[in-house]
Amino acid sequence: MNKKEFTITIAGGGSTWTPGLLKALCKRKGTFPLKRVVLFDNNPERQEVIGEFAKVLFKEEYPTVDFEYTTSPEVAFTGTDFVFCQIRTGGYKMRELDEKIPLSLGAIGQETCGPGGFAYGMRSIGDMIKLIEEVRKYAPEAWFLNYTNPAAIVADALKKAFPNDKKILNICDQPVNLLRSYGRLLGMDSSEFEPVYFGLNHFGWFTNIYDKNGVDLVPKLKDITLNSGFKPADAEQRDQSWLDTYAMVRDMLVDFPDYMPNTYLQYYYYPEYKKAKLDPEYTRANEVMNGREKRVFEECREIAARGSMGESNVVHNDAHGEMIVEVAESIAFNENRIYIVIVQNNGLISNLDDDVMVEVAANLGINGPRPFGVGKIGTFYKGLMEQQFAYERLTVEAWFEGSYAKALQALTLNRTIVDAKKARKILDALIEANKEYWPTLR
Ligand SMILES: NC(=O)c1ccc[n+]([C@@H]2O[C@H](COP(=O)([O-])OP(=O)(O)OC[C@H]3O[C@@H](n4cnc5c(N)ncnc54)[C@H](O)[C@@H]3O)[C@@H](O)[C@H]2O)c1
Ligand SMILES: O=P(O)(O)OC[C@H]1O[C@H](O[C@H]2[C@H](O)[C@@H](O)[C@@H](O)O[C@@H]2CO)[C@H](O)[C@@H](O)[C@@H]1O
Ligand SMILES: [Mn+2]
Repeated sequence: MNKKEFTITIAGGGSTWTPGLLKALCKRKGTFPLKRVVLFDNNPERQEVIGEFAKVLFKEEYPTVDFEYTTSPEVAFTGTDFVFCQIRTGGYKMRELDEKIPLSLGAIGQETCGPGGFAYGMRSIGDMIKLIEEVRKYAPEAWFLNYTNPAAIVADALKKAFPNDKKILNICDQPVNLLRSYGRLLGMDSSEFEPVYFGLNHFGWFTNIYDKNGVDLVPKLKDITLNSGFKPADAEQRDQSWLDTYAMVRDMLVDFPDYMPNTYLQYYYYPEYKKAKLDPEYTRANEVMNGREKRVFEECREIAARGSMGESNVVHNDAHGEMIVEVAESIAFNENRIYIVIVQNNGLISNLDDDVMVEVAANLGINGPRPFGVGKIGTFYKGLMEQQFAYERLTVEAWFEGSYAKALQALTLNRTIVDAKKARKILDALIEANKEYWPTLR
C-alpha cells in the first residue's frame, strides 16, 4: 500500500534555517512522502529569496512536490498536516539589542538566557498566539511543531493560551545536537542512543545514555570530556563562540560531576565569568548577521539566478533540519521514536509542581509525546529548576497581565541578574527598546 502524502507549512519561511529544513525534506522523501510544501512569512522580501531558491531545489530534487510561498494565512494553512514554526519577532536587529542592552548594564546578553531571553519572550508570545489562532482557523487538526525561541517561555505561554490543544508540540534541537556530539566523541551512531534527560528548555541534564545493549555511556563520556575536552559534532562548521560554549561543558563537569549538562547552563553557573568573556560591541547577533544570514541569503540568490543547485555549501543538511523532519515522521507514522520534548510535568519529576513545563525524553507517535518519568531529583537541581521556572512563569504572567511588578520579579529571580536594582535598570532599558513589540507594563 502506498504511504499517505503530507502537506507541510513552514511558518517563518524566510528563516536562515529554512534551506536546511527543505533539504532535509528532500532527503527523506522515501520515508516521509510529501504532496505539498508551503512557506509562510510576514516579510515578503525575505521569504521571496528563500522561496525562489526552494523552487530550484524542488525542481531538481523533488519535482512531484507542489510548492508555493505566501503571506496569506488562508493559503498557508488550509489543508496542512504539519506546521513547522520558526519565527523571530523583531528579527536579528532586536536580537542584537537583547544581547547588547544587558551587557551594557552588567548582565549576560544572550538570545534565550537571562534578560535577552526575557525580552525575546515578551516579543514572541503575542505573535505566537496570533499565529496559532490563524492555524486553528484553517487547519484545526494540524500538528504545530514549535521551536521558536525562547522555547521555554513560548511553551508556557501557549499552554496558558491554548490549554486544550493537544497538537502543539514545543521542541528544541540542542539535546539532539548534544547526542550527536557524544556520538562523535565515542565513535558511535547517536541515533541508537536511549537518553534519560530532565530539566527545562536550555536548562537540563543527561543523567544516563544507554547504548542498544543497555550499557550506560555517561561514565565514559565524562572521562573523555574531563581528559580531552568537549566539542560539537559539527565542529568544523561552527563559529568560535559556539566552540567556546561547547568547551565549557568540561568546566561544568569539573564543578558539578553528576550529569552531562546542556551547554546553556554555562550562563547560569558562571554569569560573571561569561559576561567578562562576551564582547558588548560584537555579540552573537553580529556574528550571525555577518555569517550565516549573509551566506544563506547570498547563496539562495545565486541558486535562484542560476536556476540550478550546483555545488551548494551553505544549504546543507544539519542536525536542526533533520531533527524536525524526523520528529514529524515519527508522529505521522506512529513510529514512537525517542525525542527530548517540552511537556507539562504532571508527576514526571515527582518532587516538582505538576504545571512546570519540563524537558524530558518521550516516545513520539500519532497521539503525541508519551514522556518517561524521571522520579525524584536532587536538591541542587530542584532548586535551580524551581528558580528558573519561577522566572519563566512570571515572565508569562507579566505579558498576560501587563504587569511591571511581575516583570521586575522575573528578572530579579534570574540567576544571571539577582540584584533587584540591576534588574530594574535593565527592565526599563528593555521596555524603551521594545515599545513597538511588548504590551504596556504598568
Ligand atoms: N528551538 C531550537 O532548537 C531552535 C533552533 C534554531 C532556531 N530556532 C528559532 O527559530 C527561529 C528562526 O531563527 P532564525 O535565526 O532563522 O531567524 P530569522 O530571523 O532568520 O527567521 C525568522 C523568520 O520569521 C519571520 N517572522 C517573524 N515574525 C513572523 C510572524 N509573526 N509570522 C510569520 N513570520 C514571521 C521573519 O520575517 C523571518 O523571515 C527563532 O525563533 C530561533 O530562535 C530554534
Ligand atoms: O546563535 P545561533 O542563531 O547560531 O543559534 C541559536 C540556536 O542554537 C541552538 O541550536 C543549534 C542547534 O542545536 C544545532 O543543531 C545547529 O543546527 O546549530 C544551532 C545553532 O548553532 C539552540 O538549540 C537554539 O534554540 C538556538 O536558536
Ligand atoms: Mn533550543
